[in-house]
Amino acid sequence: MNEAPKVAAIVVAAGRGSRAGEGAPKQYRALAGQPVIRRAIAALATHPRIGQVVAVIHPEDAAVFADAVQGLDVVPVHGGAMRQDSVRRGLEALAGFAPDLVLIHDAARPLLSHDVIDRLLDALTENDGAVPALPVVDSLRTGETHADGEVDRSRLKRVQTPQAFRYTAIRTAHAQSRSDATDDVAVALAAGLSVAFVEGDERLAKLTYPADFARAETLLTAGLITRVGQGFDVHRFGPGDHVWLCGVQVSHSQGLIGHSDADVGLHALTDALLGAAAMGDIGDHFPPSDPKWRGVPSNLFLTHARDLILARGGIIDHVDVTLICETPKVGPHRDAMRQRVASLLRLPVEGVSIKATTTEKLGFTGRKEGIAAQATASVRLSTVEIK
Ligand SMILES: Nc1ccn([C@@H]2O[C@H](COP(=O)(O)OP(=O)(O)OP(=O)(O)O)[C@@H](O)[C@H]2O)c(=O)n1
Ligand SMILES: C[C@](O)(CO)[C@H](O)COP(=O)(O)O
Repeated sequence: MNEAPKVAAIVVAAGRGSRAGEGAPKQYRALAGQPVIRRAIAALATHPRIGQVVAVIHPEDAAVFADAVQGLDVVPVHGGAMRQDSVRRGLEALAGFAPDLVLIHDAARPLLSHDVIDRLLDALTENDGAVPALPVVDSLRTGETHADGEVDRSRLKRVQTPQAFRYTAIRTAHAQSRSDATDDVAVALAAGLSVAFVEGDERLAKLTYPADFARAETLLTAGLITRVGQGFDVHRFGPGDHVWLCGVQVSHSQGLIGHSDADVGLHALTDALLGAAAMGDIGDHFPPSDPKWRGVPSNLFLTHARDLILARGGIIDHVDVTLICETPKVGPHRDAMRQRVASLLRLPVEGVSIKATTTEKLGFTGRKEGIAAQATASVRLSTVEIK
C-alpha cells in the first residue's frame, strides 16, 4: 500500500490590510470572538492530513501573532514586501520538513472548512496543483460606460485559497517567477504545471474591505444561540500565607486547602463555562483522584473549558464571578483579577465582571472558615459547526 503523502500548509499573513480601513492589520482583528488569523490557522492545524503549518508574518507583528495563535501548532517566519515574496519564504521554511504536498492560504480567508482541504488534496493525485473556484454570478462589463463591452462570464471563475500543489514543483516555480503574480496558480501555470479546479466555498471569501468583516461575522454567528451556565465552589481555609483568587495571588494570613491551587473563583467559572456548553463539570474533566492535577494552577482548568467551547465554534460573550468571604478584601485586587480572567478567556476586560460580598458574619464564610464563589457565563453555541 502507498504511504500517505506528507502535507504542509503555509498561511501568508505579512500584509498590512490597507484596504480594510483603520485599526490593526485585518488578520489580527477579532471575528466572532477570535482573531481572523487564528481561525485560518486552526482550520489547517487541526486537519488530520496536515503535518506542519508555517505562518508568514510581518516582523512587527511577532507579539500579536504569538498572542493570537496560543496553543496552536504553527511556526512563524518573516514575510516579504509582496504576497509572492511571502509565499516564497514560506516554501523555503518548509525545506527541512520536505513535504510532498503544500497548501498555500491567505490569513485573510478565515472560514476554511476541512471539506475544501480534502477536495484539494484529493485532486493532487492527478494534478500538480488544485485550487478552489466559484462561478461569476454577476454580469460583467469592461470600461466606464454602458456602451462598453459585455464580458462572457461563463468562462470566468473566482479563484480562492488555499491553493494546493506538489511541493517541489511549486517551490521551483516560485524560485523562477515574477513577484507581481496575484496568486500561486499564476506562478504554477507560468511554469507549465497542471492545475485543476475544485468547488470553492462562498464562506471562504477574502476579507478585503471593512464591510467584509460584518458579512463574515454574520456567517459565523447565524444559528448560534445564547446559553447561560452557572457554577459554584467552596474551599476551606488552612495553613498558608496567600490564596489564589481568579488567577491572582493574594497575600493572606491563611491559605485555601485544595487538590489544585484551590482557586475557588476559577473553579466556579470553569463550571459555569462547562455548564453553558452542557459538557459536564470540572470533576469530570480533572478528577481530584488523579495525582497529575495536584497543585496545578487552576488557569489550566479554565482554558480547557474555553478551548472546548471555541473548538465547537462557540463564542464566550460575558462572565460574572461573585467571591463570598469576609477576608481577604477583594476590592484592591479586582482590576487585576478582571485583567487576568479576560486574558485567559481572550475576552475584552469589559466582558469580565468580578464581584465580592460578605455574608454578614453568618454561616461558614461569616465565621471565616473558607471562601465560596459563584459564577455565570454566557456563551453562544451552534448545533451546526463548520466541518
Ligand atoms: N507582502 C505581503 C502581502 C500580503 N500578504 C498576505 O496575502 C494575503 C492576501 O493579500 P491581501 O488580501 O491583499 O492582504 P493585504 O496585502 O494585507 O491587503 P491590502 O492589499 O489591502 O493592503 C493576506 O493574508 C496578506 O496578509 C503577505 O503575506 N505578504
Ligand atoms: C491570492 C488571492 O487571494 C487569490 O484569489 C488573490 O489573488 C489576492 O489578491 P490581493 O489583491 O492580494 O488581495
